[in-house]
Amino acid sequence: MDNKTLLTVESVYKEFPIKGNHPNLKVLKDINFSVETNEFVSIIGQSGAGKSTLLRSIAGLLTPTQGKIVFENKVISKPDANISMVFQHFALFPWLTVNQNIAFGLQSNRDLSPTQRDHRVANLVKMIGLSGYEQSYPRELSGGMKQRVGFARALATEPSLLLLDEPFSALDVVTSKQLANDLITIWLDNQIATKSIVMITHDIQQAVQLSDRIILLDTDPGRIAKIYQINVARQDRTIRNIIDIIEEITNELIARTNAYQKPKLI
Ligand SMILES: Nc1ncnc2c1ncn2[C@@H]1O[C@H](COP(=O)(O)OP(=O)(O)OP(=O)(O)O)[C@@H](O)[C@H]1O
Repeated sequence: MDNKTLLTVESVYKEFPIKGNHPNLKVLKDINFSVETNEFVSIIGQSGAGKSTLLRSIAGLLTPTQGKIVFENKVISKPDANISMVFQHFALFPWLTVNQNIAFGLQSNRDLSPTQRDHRVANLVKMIGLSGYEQSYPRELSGGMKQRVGFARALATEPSLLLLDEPFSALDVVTSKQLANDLITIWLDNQIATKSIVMITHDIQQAVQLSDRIILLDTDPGRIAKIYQINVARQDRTIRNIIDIIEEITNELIARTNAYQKPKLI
């Protein structure tokens, strides 16, 4: 496996201004980590820890107040064509069909002829399990199928980095598991160009089952508390085999959440 670094987050701080005469809201503090080629990294942490802010910064949708994010040896300053994002609530265009939604991001790609574009969309439809739904509209699809379109659309531009913002949390347990399995299979089989994946999730079991590493963020301001390397081979990650890791991470998260919520005495 090629272990070249694809992404580095270097001393990133993020503050948001608050209206009125208030100090800025400090959301991220001194975040440092890297993502290697062929790595799946999950980010967990309690609500408000700054996970989405971090992911949106990596996507080039937010600019760090301090520090920098380097992707494929370039500092991220705006959305990059080689980074795609999948959202929790699908974010599909309701007036476009499945095929049109998937093709949407390809319209500005002048290197692709219409035939090549149709071919790429058809391949994705097949790969992601949408065959037969090409001409359907989002309103005619189940949540799981809508998210399959979300994944196909994100993958259409052949991004080397895929960012997932709680992509399975709006789905039932079985659908979520099936979709996650399908994603991991096509990624590990190199059926897609995506080299690495960064996912935000609240589902610790799923994070342990899918990830190479899990970053636990502390809150107020969001900072890295711990990084867990998951050393069990992916094919062996039955619940029985990973229950101790799930328990360890869950307890750590609960302890940190309790500490954060304890009333301050002064
Ligand atoms: N554009 C913004 N302007 C001002 N404050 C913001 C902005 N975006 C996020 N915040 C604040 O930053 C903090 C972190 O938000 P963020 O959505 O990154 O957390 P999160 O860990 O993803 O939370 P959740 O798990 O609930 O989605 C919150 O207090 C939020 O209100």
